[in-house]
Amino acid sequence: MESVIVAIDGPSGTGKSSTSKAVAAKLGLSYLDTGAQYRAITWWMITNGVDVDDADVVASAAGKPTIVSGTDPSHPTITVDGVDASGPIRTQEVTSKVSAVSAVPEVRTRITELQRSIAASAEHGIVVEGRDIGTTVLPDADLKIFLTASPEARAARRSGELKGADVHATREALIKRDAADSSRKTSPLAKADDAVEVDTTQLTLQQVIECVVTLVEEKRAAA
Ligand SMILES: Nc1ncnc2c1ncn2[C@@H]1O[C@H](COP(=O)(O)OP(=O)(O)OP(=O)(O)O)[C@@H](O)[C@H]1O
Ligand SMILES: Nc1ccn([C@H]2C[C@H](O)[C@@H](COP(=O)(O)O)O2)c(=O)n1
Repeated sequence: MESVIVAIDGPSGTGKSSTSKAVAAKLGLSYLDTGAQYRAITWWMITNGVDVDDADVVASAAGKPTIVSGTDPSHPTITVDGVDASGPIRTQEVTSKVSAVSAVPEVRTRITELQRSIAASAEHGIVVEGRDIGTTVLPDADLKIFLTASPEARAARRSGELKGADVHATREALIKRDAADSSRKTSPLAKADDAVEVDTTQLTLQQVIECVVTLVEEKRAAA
């Protein structure tokens, strides 16, 4: 198999970004963080005064920003209208509003087209991570992985990252965002029927990376 397309989906904090970047770097593949794209369009809506709870207004603005993703796994980038958005998209305000914006069908259509065109132009293949990659964006991906972990493990990981944030509040926020992402009508967070589920609760990040690398190598060997 010359080029390989790997879809990695799962709830928040299961290790999708860390795993996807490391696997892509190790195998010489491109890397795409689709959550960053939904965050970028949400940041644009906020900075342009769009009421993110008004789905009609969000829908009519969905085509306006130009979002560009850099796919080098050792230096992923994201710009909105030429401005580096990698910092602003990680704020608490964006995190709290991204589920509402990403539930709007016009937003999903726009971002899905962008994701498919990036995947199609990745010369050596790509690891694409998100919530609906295996089910909707790239249903013909060569390998689909669905990462899971207990809410407690995910909250502990995130609190560590946020330097002492309250674990209970972090857990509640994760659960709330997952519920919104799983219950939206258009391409909700879901495991594809043909995805391999990997529960990372008891695994180190290194073990998860090795597991996914092995699965990719097995696919390549069988092709
Ligand atoms: N198996 C693991 N064991 C311990 N910590 C982990 C593991 N996997 C990831 N982490 C850590 O958990 C945190 C969240 O990981 P990461 O950002 O990769 O998750 P994610 O699924 O991409 O989250 P989100 O969907 O919210 O962007 C990071 O600090 C990462 O280093
Ligand atoms: N394929 C995707 C990726 C992400 N989203 C939405 C839902 C998430 O809550 C949000 C932020 O993603 P994160 O940066 O936490 O991975 O973006 C989606 O709907 N579909």
